[in-house]
Amino acid sequence: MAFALKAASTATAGSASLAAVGPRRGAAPAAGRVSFRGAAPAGPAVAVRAAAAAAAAVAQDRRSISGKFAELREQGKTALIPFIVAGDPDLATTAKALKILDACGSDVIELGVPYSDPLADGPVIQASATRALAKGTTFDDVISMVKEVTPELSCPVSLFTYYNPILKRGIPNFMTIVKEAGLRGLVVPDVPLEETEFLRSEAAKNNLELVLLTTPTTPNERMEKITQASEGFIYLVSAVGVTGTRTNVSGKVQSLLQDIKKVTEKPVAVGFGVSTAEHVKQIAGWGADGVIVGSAMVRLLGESASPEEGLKMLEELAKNLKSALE
Ligand SMILES: O=P(O)(O)OC[C@@H](O)[C@@H](O)c1c[nH]c2ccccc12
Repeated sequence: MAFALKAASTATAGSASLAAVGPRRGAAPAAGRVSFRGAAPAGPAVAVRAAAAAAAAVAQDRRSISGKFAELREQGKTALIPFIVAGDPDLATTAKALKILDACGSDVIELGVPYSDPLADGPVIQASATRALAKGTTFDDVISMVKEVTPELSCPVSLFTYYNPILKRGIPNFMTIVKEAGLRGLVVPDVPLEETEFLRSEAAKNNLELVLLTTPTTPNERMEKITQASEGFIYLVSAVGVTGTRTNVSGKVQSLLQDIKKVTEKPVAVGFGVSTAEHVKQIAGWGADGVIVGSAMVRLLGESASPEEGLKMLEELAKNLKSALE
């Protein structure tokens, strides 16, 4: 059964929720999962201050994700943030897709690491990850490709991965690898808020911004904690459930944006179900700082008759959505 995206805060012992589905402290490792005994003990105040200083330095860097949002805010523009899965249909095509999306004016790109257990993904992205893995795409292959491509891009790229691949490599080591590949951010949809402190401080040491997600059913108190902890931008998930294009964007997004903007100045980008020029115009009109488009892009790339056809369709969609945000 596709994993339903639920409010992070309603997770209770035994219930799975997107942002709390990561291993609980002391939880026995589920088959294939690396058990995680909880974040490192809270560092001394000086470590917290150092992480905050590092995060502030990143925000000043115009090539960072926050730097990009600062630039767009000055221009009164909304960010276009495509998501694609690395290795589908193949890594060479992913490299070309990154360059095309950058050239079409994408402001940030989310690059997904194909994963065998994509709990929060709908059928399009699940099928894409399956194809990429069937081709033998490994995390190391993705990193090697990214290292080649990022120097040629003008927009920052954020790696999108589930939590287990990070735990398998060890958080500090993982962050070093990601930084050395020229990536600027990280989105980890299934890391529980309670385990993000160590992740965030290690990310900050590597000039990486850790983006957190809030959902339509996340109570205000928890949403406020998520907005305080999130860096780069805040990912507002527009709909409960899994990723996948929807006919309409929920009108609730407008009030959710207002609620978030009451408690933070940080940029908010909306994702889930977004696929048309009308959708992005509507979301931008509600005051979002960015729109994230995944499944619609992934489907074009992975399900077209050939990689060349997929790249052509991807370019058309990206240009269409970008012009809708101009
Ligand atoms: O596919 P959609 O409906 O356009 O939604 C964006 C989504 O693909 C991307 O941000 C994403 C891919 N996998 C995820 C898992 C959880 C949250 C978000 C995601």
